[in-house]
Amino acid sequence: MNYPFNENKELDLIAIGRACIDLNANEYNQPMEETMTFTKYVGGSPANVAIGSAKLGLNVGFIGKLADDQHGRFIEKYMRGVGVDTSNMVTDKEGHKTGLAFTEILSPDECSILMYRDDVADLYLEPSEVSEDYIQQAKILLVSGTALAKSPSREAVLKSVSLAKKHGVKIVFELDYRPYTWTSPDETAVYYMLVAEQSDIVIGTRDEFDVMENVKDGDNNETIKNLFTHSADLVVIKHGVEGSYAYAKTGETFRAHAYKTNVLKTFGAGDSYASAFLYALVSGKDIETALKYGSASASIVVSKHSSSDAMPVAAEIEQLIGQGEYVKIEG
Ligand SMILES: Nc1ncnc2c1ncn2[C@@H]1O[C@H](COP(=O)(O)OP(=O)(O)OP(=O)(O)O)[C@@H](O)[C@H]1O
Ligand SMILES: O=C(O)C[C@@H](O)[C@H](O)C(=O)CO
Repeated sequence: MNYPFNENKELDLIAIGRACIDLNANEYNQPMEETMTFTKYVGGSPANVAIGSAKLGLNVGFIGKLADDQHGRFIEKYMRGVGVDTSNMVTDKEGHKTGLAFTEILSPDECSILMYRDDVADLYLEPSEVSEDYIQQAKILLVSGTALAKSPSREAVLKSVSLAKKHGVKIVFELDYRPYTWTSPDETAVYYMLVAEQSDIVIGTRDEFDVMENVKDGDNNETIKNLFTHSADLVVIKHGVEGSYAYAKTGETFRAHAYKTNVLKTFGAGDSYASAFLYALVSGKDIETALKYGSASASIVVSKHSSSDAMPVAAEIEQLIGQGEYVKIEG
């Protein structure tokens, strides 16, 4: 089953939200207290997805706000270098800083992220900085949940969503829940639901859907039952190494397994998954194949040091799919 896009649009995907810096620990398997050196990469979930999709060959743009400093310039140059159109990335003029994410790799499955996100430039994106002319050129608007955490970024995103609806741009909502950006579960759920109800495709982990629904141990069937009464016609729910499901409004369910790999760290999985899944959908592959692309891309990125720079090209993904070695889950 294929997913329909408006083929008359020039850009495949525009992502909106944060473009930041990741500082990934060079020393593995030790706590951050002991870590002495870090490698700098571009980070921030929507920036990672944009970079991943651009590396796969999609025509990608980005809407966001960068700090007027060395980090902001590094991010813009890197993204432009991999082919992302940065013409709608604006520069903050009020002294706000770039968000930083320090990562800790305690073991391949025990990773954490220490975020510095007070007063970050990305959350100061103004609605007036979102261009209708730009949004209407895209097949997909990719919205990251974190951009809803504070005003004025929240209103900028809500404006982009209504413009996307007006111009037949498919809205893909990546829940991308980062607890430290939000102050209350009720507030989070309100804004997540507001955007999810208007989105065509919603992607998240089971835990993130629980945050959106403000429930504990939610159920995939309940989630899709509710979302399918609104705009959504495709819902992707990820269950970490146990794989992922895509539920189509037409009633079909597809499952993908995680591909076996030499895991270095867990973060970056979700962003690489989204970029390759969307690449495959836009390229006309069916939903089941697109899930495989997402899974394979994630398994490549968790075996590498960064989230953005490690994004694979299509041949690497296709090779892994061809090998067909899945992670076996007990029970
Ligand atoms: N250990 C692993 N080995 C191989 N593939 C994995 C592993 N962990 C996750 N994946 C793949 O990555 C996909 C997304 O992972 P997950 O559900 O953890 O997303 P996420 O929490 O959004 O990721 P992130 O940690 O980047 O926020 C999974 O559906 C699976 O295909
Ligand atoms: O999303 C962030 O702000 C941090 C990311 O760049 C980081 O690499 C990660 O968590 C990816 O899942």
